[in-house]
Amino acid sequence: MTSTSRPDLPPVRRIVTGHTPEGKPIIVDDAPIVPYPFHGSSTFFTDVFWTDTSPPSNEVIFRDLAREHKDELYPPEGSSYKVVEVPPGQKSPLHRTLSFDYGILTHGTMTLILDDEKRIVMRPGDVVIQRGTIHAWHNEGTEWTRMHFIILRMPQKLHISQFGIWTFVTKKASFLEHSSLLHPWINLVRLWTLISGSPKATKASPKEELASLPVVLDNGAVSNFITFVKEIYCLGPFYFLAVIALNVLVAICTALETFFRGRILDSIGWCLQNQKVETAVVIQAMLGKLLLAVLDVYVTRMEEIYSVVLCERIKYHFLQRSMAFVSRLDPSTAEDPNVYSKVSGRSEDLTYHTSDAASAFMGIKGIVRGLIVILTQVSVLLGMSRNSFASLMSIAFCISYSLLSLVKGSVYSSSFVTFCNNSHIKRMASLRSLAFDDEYLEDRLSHGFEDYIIREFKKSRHSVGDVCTGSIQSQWRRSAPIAFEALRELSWDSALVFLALKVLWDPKSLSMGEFLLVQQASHSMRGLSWGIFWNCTEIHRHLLIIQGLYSLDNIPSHLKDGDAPYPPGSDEENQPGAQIEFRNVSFRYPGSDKNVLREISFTIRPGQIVVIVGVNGSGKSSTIKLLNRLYDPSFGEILLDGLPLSSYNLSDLRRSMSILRQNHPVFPLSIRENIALGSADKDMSDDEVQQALRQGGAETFVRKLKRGLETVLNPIKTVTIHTVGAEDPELKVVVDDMETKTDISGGESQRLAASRTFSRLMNGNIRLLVVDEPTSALDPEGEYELFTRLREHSKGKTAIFVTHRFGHLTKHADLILCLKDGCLVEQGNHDELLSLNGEYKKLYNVQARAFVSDSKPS
Ligand SMILES: Nc1ncnc2c1ncn2[C@@H]1O[C@H](COP(=O)(O)OP(=O)(O)OP(=O)(O)O)[C@@H](O)[C@H]1O
Repeated sequence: MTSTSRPDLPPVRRIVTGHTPEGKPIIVDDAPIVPYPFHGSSTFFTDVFWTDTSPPSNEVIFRDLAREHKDELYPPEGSSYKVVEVPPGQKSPLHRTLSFDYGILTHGTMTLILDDEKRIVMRPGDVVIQRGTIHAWHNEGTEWTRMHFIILRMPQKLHISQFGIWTFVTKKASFLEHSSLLHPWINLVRLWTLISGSPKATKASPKEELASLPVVLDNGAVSNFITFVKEIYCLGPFYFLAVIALNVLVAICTALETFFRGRILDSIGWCLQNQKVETAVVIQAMLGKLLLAVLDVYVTRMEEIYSVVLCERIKYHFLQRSMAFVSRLDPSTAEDPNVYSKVSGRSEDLTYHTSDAASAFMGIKGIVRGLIVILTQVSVLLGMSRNSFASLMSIAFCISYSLLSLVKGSVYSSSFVTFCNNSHIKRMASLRSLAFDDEYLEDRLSHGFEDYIIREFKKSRHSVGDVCTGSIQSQWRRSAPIAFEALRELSWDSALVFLALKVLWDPKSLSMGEFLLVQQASHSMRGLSWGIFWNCTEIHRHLLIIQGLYSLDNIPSHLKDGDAPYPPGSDEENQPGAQIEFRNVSFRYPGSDKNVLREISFTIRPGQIVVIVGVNGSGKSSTIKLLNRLYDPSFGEILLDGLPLSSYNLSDLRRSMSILRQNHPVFPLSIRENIALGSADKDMSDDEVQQALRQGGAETFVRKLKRGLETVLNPIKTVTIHTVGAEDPELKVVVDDMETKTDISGGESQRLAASRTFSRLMNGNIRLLVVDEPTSALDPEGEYELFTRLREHSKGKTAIFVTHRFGHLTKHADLILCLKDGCLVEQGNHDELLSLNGEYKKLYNVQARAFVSDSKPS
C-alpha cells in the first residue's frame, strides 16, 4: 500500500473544498496531498489510490479498506462509509456538512456546487475532500453517477437540538457539567485542586486542567480576582468597608428577627397550652421584632446607597482602563479577531447600563451576603430549638427543593448558538422588514410592491403552521422531564411532612411554637438557599468577567514602538521639513491576501511639495497610512530623516505630522473643541480658534449658528420618550428640542476639518503636512483658497497632497507620484510626466478633455 508500488496508475485529481480564514468558501482543484486531519502524518489517499490498477476497481478497494481497516485508518468515532447514486438531472439541496468527508467518483460526472455558486465538474477517479462546507451536488450529465464517501465525524463535542423554529447548538457535556447546580462547584473544586497543588492535579498540567473546566478560566483567574478586590478597596476604602459592615449587619438583623419571632411563637404556644398569659415576655419579643424590622429597612437602604457609590466608581474606573487601551490601539491590532473579541463590549454605555465590573462585584457580594445570612439563621434556629435534629432535617429538606430547582438550571448557564433554519420564518422576517423599515419606504411605494409583500407574507405564514416561535428559554424549560418536575414539587412540602411525621411519632418532641418556627424558618431558608445556589452558578461567569477586565493588559500591539525621539536633533539642527524615503515597499492589509502597494520606491526631500495621483483604489491613501504608521509595510522599508520609521517613538512621530483625511468626522463635542483637538497638547485661545476657522474657511458658517463656537453639531443622545397610546405632543416638544443634530453640508464639514488642520499647523511642531483629497465637496473657489492657504502655512515643511484634480497643485509640485494598481508607475514634475506620455498624461488629458467639452458653448 505505498505510492511507489503502483507507478503505472493515472494521476489522481484531488479536489479540496473548505473555507478561507475569513469564511469564504473555496475549492482547490488538484490540491497537494493534505495530511490526515486528526493524526497529521497519514497519507491515506496515496495508500488508497496507488494500490489499485484502474479507476473502476477503486470502488472495491475503497470500500474494503473502509470496512477492514476502519479502526486503523479512521480512528475517530462514527466514521461511516456511504455509496451515493444519482440519476441524471438530479440535484441535492444545499446542505452544510459538519463532517470531514472523502469521496471518490467511480461512474458518470458530477458537479460540486458551493454556496457562492462556485462549481467544479468531477470525473471518474477524481477525489473530493470536503471540510465543513455548504454545498450541493448536481448530476448534470446523461448517465447515473456513483460516489463513495467515507465520512469522518469531526471530533467535535457539539450537540444539536431543535426547539420550535430554533436550532440549538451547544457543547456536549456530561450531566455534571450541564447541570447549572454543579457547574460552579466543579470549577471551584478543580481550581482549588490547582491552587493547593494536591497530588491529583499532577496528572495534567495546570493549564490542561484549567482548560478542561466547563467554562475555561485561565491561570490568572485567582490573581485577577485578588487584584480586582484590591482595586475596589482603593477606589473607596470607606465605602468598601461600610458595605461589608452593613451586609454583616443585615445578616445579624435577619437572624435576630428569627430569634424574636421564635420567642413570640414559643410564648404564645406556652400561653395556649397553659391557659396563662405572659404579657411582659410577649410584648418584649414583639417590640424587639418590630424594632428589628424597621432597623432592617434602614440598614438595607444605607447598604444600597453605599453600594451604588462604589458601583459607580467601579464602573468608571474600569471604563477608563478600557478607554486608555482602546484609544491607543493601532488598526492592525484592533482588526485582529482575538483582540476584537476582547475589546468589543468594553465600551459600555455611560448613562443607561451598569458595567460588567460592577455587576461582577454585586454578584460576588450577593453570594457572600447570602452565605452570612444563612449561617446566622441556622445558628439562631439551632440555638433556640430543643430538637436540633428536626430543625436541621427540615432545613435540609428545604434546601433540597432549591437544589432540584437548579438541576435543570437555565439555558443561559452554558454557551450556545441558536439560529432559525425555517425558510418560511426567515422569509416572513424579510417581508416584515420590507413593510416596516424606513429605508425601503421610497422603493416600496415607487415600485408598488405593498400588495405583493402582504400576499407573500400570508403564504409563508400558512406554510409555517403552528410551529413554536417562542423564546429558547421558555421552550427549553418545557423540555424538562415531567416526572422530575413532579419530584421537585413534592420536595416543596417535604419539610412539613417530615415535621408532621415526627410529631405523630412522638407528640412531645416538638412544641407548637417550635413547630411553627422551624416551619417558617425553613420556608425562608428555601428562598435564601435558592438565591445562594443561583448566585453560585454565576461564580464562574463573574470570574470570567474579571478575567476579561484584565485581559486587555496582556494584548501586545502589532506595531512595535521605537525608542528614538523625533525629530532626532534639536530645533536648530533640524530642517523644518521631513525627508522621506520608501525603499521597495509592498503592503497588504492584515487578513487580506492582496498586495495593495507593490515594490514602491521614492524619495521626498525636506520642504518639497509632493502630489500623489492615481485612479480610485490605486493605493494613494494606503501610502499615507504607512507614513502615519497606522500600519507597517509588509515588505521593504520606510526611512524618515535617514532612520527607519519604526525606530522612532510613535507618539513623537505622530505629533510631528498633520494629516487632513478624506473622511473627516465631526466629533460629538463643541465646535471649539473640534478645532482645538488639532493641537490637543496646548490650550487654544478664542482668537486662535477663530483664526483657525478663518484659515479653514469655516468662519462664516459657524458665525451663523445660534450657539456659535459652543454648538455641538453631532451630540450624543440621552433623551428617550415613552408614550402610552397616542403620542404626547407636550413631551414630544421636549424631545424635539433636545440633543438634536445640526445638519451641515459636506463642504461645511470639510471646512471644519481643514480648520482643525490649521490649528495643528499653527500650534504644533509639524514637519510633515499630508492632505488626502479633502476637497471633494468644496466649490472650486473654496478649494483654490484652501490649497493656497495650506501651501502658505506649510512653507519649509514637507507637504504631500493626494488629489484627483489636476490644476495649480500639480503644476507647482516639486514631485508628482503617479500610482496605478498599487505600483508607482511614474514620478517627476508636471512637465517631465507629461513628456513621458504615459499614465499621468492619460489622467491629465481625461480631465482636460472634460473641461474643454464642458466649456464648449452649446
Ligand atoms: N482596511 C482595508 N482592508 C483591506 N483592503 C483595503 C483597506 N483599505 C483599502 N483597501 C484596499 O486597498 C486598495 C487601495 O486603497 P486606497 O484607499 O489606498 O486607494 P486610493 O488610491 O486612495 O483610492 P481612492 O482614490 O478611492 O481614495 C483598494 O483596493 C482598497 O479596496
